[in-house]
Parts: sequence; structure tokens; C-alpha cells
Amino acid sequence: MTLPLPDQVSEPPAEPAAEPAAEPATAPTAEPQADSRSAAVRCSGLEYAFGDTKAVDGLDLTVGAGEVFGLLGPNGAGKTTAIRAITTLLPVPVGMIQVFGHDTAKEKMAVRRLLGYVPQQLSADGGLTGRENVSLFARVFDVPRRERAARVAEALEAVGLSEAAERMAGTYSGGMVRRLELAQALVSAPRLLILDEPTIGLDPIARTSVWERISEIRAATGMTVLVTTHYMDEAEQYCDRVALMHKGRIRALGTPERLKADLADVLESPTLEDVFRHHAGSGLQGSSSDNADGEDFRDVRRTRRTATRVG
Ligand SMILES: Nc1ncnc2c1ncn2[C@@H]1O[C@H](COP(=O)(O)OP(=O)(O)OP(=O)(O)O)[C@@H](O)[C@H]1O
Repeated sequence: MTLPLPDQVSEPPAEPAAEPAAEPATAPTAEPQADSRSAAVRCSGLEYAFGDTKAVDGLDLTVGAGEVFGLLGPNGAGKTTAIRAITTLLPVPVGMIQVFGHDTAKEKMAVRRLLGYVPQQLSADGGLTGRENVSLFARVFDVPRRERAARVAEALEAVGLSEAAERMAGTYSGGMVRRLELAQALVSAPRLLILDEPTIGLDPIARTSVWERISEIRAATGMTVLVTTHYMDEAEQYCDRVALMHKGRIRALGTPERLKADLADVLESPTLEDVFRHHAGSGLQGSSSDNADGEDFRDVRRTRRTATRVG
């Protein structure tokens, strides 16, 4: 893989020394927090409400640089709202968020330059080829003109779409669409890649393929990956640490192994689903591989629209 390292592309900002991150009040494990001086994301006391609905209710979270960090929770837990605040797409009325030391409220553009974001909603254009879709993002994210063609080719290669690059994205399978969106987010060589439900609506093989690409890219570039999912099995397999979110708050935080080990004297061979049930009082709906095979671009669009609406 020849993707540029994030630090080779844009000068990284100096990271100010920061106060130690606050532990979530409800986190029951003694899992060490990421060193805040090398934190990719620090949220403290974050709150966000839509009218009377408190989507995020006092979120404290630190994501260490270079981690694959999973934000887990059922529909409506507040994951997307938290993610959108971190990406600067939503203002932060209460609390504070820093991305590599930059305050999202005061340094919006500096934060955006460090981010790659793959939203839940479809962001690829079915009427453009794969290469054109990624090129569009390269222009939007101001990748220097002389580097653009090579960077687009590298991003497509990194997600295994070189051979399909000249095909219309509308002919892609669901897994290919998701990998194309990954390439769009990667073309600006972000230091922090944020993925909102990257495998929703995909069959098990496509899910594995998306995760393998994410793991390879992280290994090749060292970029931080913050991912939301309600698939516990994926989180367990691919995330270094996870936070279990429920009703706008973090209920448990740590490595999947540690969270399960902490429950071992209460339950025999606990799963991450058991951990969630223990801390949230209920299980996650639809956390198994329950999607039909063979989805295409239109199916993905429908699934994600439904997922967003149900939100
Ligand atoms: N634009 C909006 N207007 C009103 N309420 C909203 C809006 N967006 C989210 N909410 C509500 O805020 C709460 C948190 O939603 P959010 O989408 O952040 O959860 P989530 O954990 O990401 O769930 P999902 O996986 O379904 O996206 C829910 O009760 C949701 O209905």
C-alpha cells in the first residue's frame, strides 16, 4: 500500500499539552485512558439536544492517536450526534471537543483539515465513475493539483477498487460503494478517519472486506480511526478500545477483552453484548449479521435512509 502518511501531506499542528482527560463518571472499568497529550479526540461534558430530546448527555471521551476506537450503542444512543459534533458539523452548545488539540468551536477549519468523514448517508454519486467520485473529493479537500491523480489512484488502490475505477458507481455492490466512500475520505490523507456505521446494510463478506481495508490503512498510515457501530462482533474483532453508549452517555469503556474480563465473576464467558446489557440494562437490537446478501447501490441507499429515519 502506498497511501501517504497523514503527516507527510500536511504539516501537523503543534499539540498543546493538555490536562488529563476526565474519566467518564459511569465508566466501571479501570482501563487506562489514552494519554491526552497524544489524544486524537477529547470530549468533555458534551451535551446536545434536539428540542426536548437529549441526544448527548454529558459525554466524556478520549480517543488516543493511532487507535481504532469503537463507539457502540443501539439506534438512538447518540453516536451520530456525537460524531457530527466532533466533525464540526454540529455546534457544541455545552462542553468541549478537541481534535489533536484544536478546539472544534474555535478552530473549525483546522479541525476539518485533519478529518476524513464517512457519514451514514450515501455520499457517492451513482452517475459518476469510481475515479470521478474520488477526484471530486480531492478537489473539494484541496489536494494540490499536481498530486491529485496519484493520490486518487492510491486511495482507490488502498480500498481495492483500481480495476473498477472506470465503472459508474451506480453499478457497484453495497460493499464496493462503502469502500469507494472510504477512498473519498482517504484522499485528503486525514489524521483522523471517522466512520459512521461503515458496514450497515452490508452482507458478512462485504463487512469483512471493509474492515480489512480499514485495518490495512491504519497499519500503513498510523491514522486514528473512530468508528460507530451497533455490531458488537465487529467491534470486538477490530477495535482496540470501545465505548458503550446508551441514552447519550458512555456506560462502559475499555478494551473488549478487559470489559468482558470485568464481568467474568458475574457471568460465565461473557460477550460484549452481555457487557452492554449489564451496563445499559438492555441489549442491543440487530447486532448480529442479519443483512441480506447481494445488496447494491440502491439497496445501500435505502437501508441507510431507513436507518437514518428510524434514528
Ligand atoms: N435531526 C434530528 N432532529 C430531532 N431528533 C434527532 C435528530 N437527530 C437525532 N435525533 C434524536 O437524537 C437521539 C440520538 O440520535 P443519534 O442519531 O445521534 O443516535 P445514534 O446512536 O447515532 O443512532 P443511529 O445508529 O440510529 O444513527 C435520538 O433520539 C434521535 O431520534
